[in-house]
Amino acid sequence: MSYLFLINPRAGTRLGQEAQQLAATLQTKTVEAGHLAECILTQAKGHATELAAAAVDSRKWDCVVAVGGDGTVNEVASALVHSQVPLGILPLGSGNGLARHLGIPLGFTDALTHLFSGQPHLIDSATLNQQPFFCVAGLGFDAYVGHLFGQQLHRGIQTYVKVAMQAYWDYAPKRVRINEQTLEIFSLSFANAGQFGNNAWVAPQADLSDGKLEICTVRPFPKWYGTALTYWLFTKQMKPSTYISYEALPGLTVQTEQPALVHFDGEPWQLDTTTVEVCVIPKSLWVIH
Ligand SMILES: Nc1ncnc2c1ncn2[C@@H]1O[C@H](COP(=O)(O)OP(=O)(O)OP(=O)(O)O)[C@@H](O)[C@H]1O
Repeated sequence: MSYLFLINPRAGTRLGQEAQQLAATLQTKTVEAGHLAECILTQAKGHATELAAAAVDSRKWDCVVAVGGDGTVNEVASALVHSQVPLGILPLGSGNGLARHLGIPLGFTDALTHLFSGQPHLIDSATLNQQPFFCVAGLGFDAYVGHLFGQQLHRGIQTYVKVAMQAYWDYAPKRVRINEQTLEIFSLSFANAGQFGNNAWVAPQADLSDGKLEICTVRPFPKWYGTALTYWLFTKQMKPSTYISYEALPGLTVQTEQPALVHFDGEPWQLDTTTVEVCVIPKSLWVIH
């Protein structure tokens, strides 16, 4: 097999200066396992998409591996959708939602062994206003937290929890229109995979190859309910209740009052339109796991 590893030196909390060393180790271990390897450190946001697109065109690689978190997976996978080249994941990011959903081990050595012994599987991908996503996209509280998290110097779960707790106290619910109905939302998540990352399972029942997104609506709730919600989220017990509802759909159109702040796979994005359109693309990406 020939593997192209695209390494995001900005992913996670530890990669940084270790990225060069990691590339050298990856090269050695892949060759030792009897495969061909090339490792490239990405230079800027979006670079991994360009490199992965060139890899598809070159027909030189049997697998393109995203080395980083869900943002890196998003960049690489965006170029692999509808191609025959499978995505590999070495989950060295902060949240690693797609890898966790797929059961890919988080340790470097175990993840690499898993990659070499894994098989390609076809999964669904999805788009939010034409922007591809693979794990979870959404608007409301999650997007607000993603936006604040993106402004932090340090990443990782501790920073995420700190930012989410601060955001919780000053966040105001949003009003949206869905199918001619107006409703107030705390958050609206479009789950292709089941979790945001860090084992925060917003839609435990999500199936990556059912041709549907789990639409999770959380309506505004009393402050005390937040503790229960957090507990259910991290113990994989989110289910329909007074303030939570689910619907499995191939797509959905949402109208917002103002152009919404959204996130796709945890990456924040300020829309310039009041229409949010999500759509699943069934069985459109090969992933090795
Ligand atoms: N060379 C680079 N320089 C700066 N930013 C980059 C570079 N390569 C990728 N990025 C961006 O870095 C951000 C963080 O990457 P990523 O999401 O993989 O890590 P993470 O946030 O630690 O993990 P997770 O998303 O799983 O929580 C993404 O927005 C990605 O697009």
